Amino acid sequence: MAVIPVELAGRGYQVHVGRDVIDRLGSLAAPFVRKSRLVVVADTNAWRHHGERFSQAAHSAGWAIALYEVPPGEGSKSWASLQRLTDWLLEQEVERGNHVFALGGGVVGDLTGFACAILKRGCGFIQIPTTLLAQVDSSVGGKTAINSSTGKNLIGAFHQPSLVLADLATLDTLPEREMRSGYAEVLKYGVLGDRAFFDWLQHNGSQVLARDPEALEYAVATSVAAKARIVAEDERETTGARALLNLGHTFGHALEAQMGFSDRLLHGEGVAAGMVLAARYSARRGDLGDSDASLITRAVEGAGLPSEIAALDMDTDGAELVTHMLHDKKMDAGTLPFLLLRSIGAAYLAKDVDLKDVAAFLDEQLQAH
Ligand SMILES: NC(=O)c1ccc[n+]([C@@H]2O[C@H](COP(=O)([O-])OP(=O)(O)OC[C@H]3O[C@@H](n4cnc5c(N)ncnc54)[C@H](O)[C@@H]3O)[C@@H](O)[C@H]2O)c1
Ligand SMILES: O=C(O)C(=O)C[C@@H](O)[C@H](O)[C@H](O)COP(=O)(O)O
Ligand SMILES: [Zn+2]
Repeated sequence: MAVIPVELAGRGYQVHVGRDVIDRLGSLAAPFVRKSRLVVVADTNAWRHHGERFSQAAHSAGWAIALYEVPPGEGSKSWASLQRLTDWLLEQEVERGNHVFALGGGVVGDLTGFACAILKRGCGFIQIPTTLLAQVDSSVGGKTAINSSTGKNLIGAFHQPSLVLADLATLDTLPEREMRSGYAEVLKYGVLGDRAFFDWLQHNGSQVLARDPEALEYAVATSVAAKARIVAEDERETTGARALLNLGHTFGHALEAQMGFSDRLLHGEGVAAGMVLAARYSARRGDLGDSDASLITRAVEGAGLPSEIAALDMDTDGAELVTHMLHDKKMDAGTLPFLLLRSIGAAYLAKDVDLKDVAAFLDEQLQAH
């Protein structure tokens, strides 16, 4: 069991990681519960598998549950879902001092977090992440959003949760492909800033994917600690420190957009392919050694994640992918900073990248096999 603090002045909170965290809901959530009925927003699949355990823990603490189920899939991060959810939260008479519980993956966390950011100008929320991706990344740090037809996470707010309960037992029911998708964000922490963790993953990654309890807890706790450190340094992504968490995402979000934000390419899969592209582009500029770029590619492939965009069966070219990137939130005075690498464990924000050159590079990658 691990408890990781996210240190933010006046808005700090704890992330609890372990196999029995939901069972301890009564004691962990008590400081945040003001009414005897919990308002819970849950992913349909997560609730089917883990709703009973959550309900039992709530009932033992003397709390009833008002439940709203969100259909699985990226499509739920939409205006229509947000409207339905906020209407329902208002019907439940959620007050600003109340906490809404978000149980599910990054989709439910991002949607519910955003609803809570705007409901009555801001109410509290508690994250109960049930995917590997949500446990290591999306439940921590307060980025909340829905997608727009223009691109990923373009409508949103920074709104921190008050508590994160990452119960590793919920991952027992997670499909393999979703485990691998979450693993991409785990690998990201090694690649962007922690060579020792990258090396550990080289040796233990398969154990993490196989849900070995010890390896899984170490990987989740290490990832959360890395994210907590970066978020505490640069909560609103203004100094460049937090932008490092976007490694692989400028490319990845463009790939996701091209695939129509569908299950043809999960978020983590886009990030994995995007990290390989960031590494290869860094090598092409002479910033990163070819051997490090190959190691990253092999780590991605070894985890069963996509490394070659030529194999993604996309009918596109570099110029079209770059057009998606123009909506990236990092755009600044018409230029797009890119997360590139000097070595494994040393990412940096490059502000001199020519988008025409990126388009040419992507054309090469789309043709390579
Ligand atoms: N806010 C952030 O900082 C941040 C960080 C990373 C990713 N994200 C966002 O997170 C989203 C992706 O999140 P995700 O990968 O968790 O996807 P997701 O929320 O779509 O969940 C993946 C799938 O797993 C199912 N599921 C969830 N928990 C389960 C369980 N315990 N057992 C069985 N099935 C379960 C869901 O029904 C869904 O089908 C993307 O929209 C991405 O943009 C946000
Ligand atoms: O927390 C962050 O900061 C991240 O960038 C984490 C990413 O993994 C996540 O996908 C995030 O939602 C992307 O941020 P965005 O600002 O590019 O939408
Ligand atoms: Zn991500």
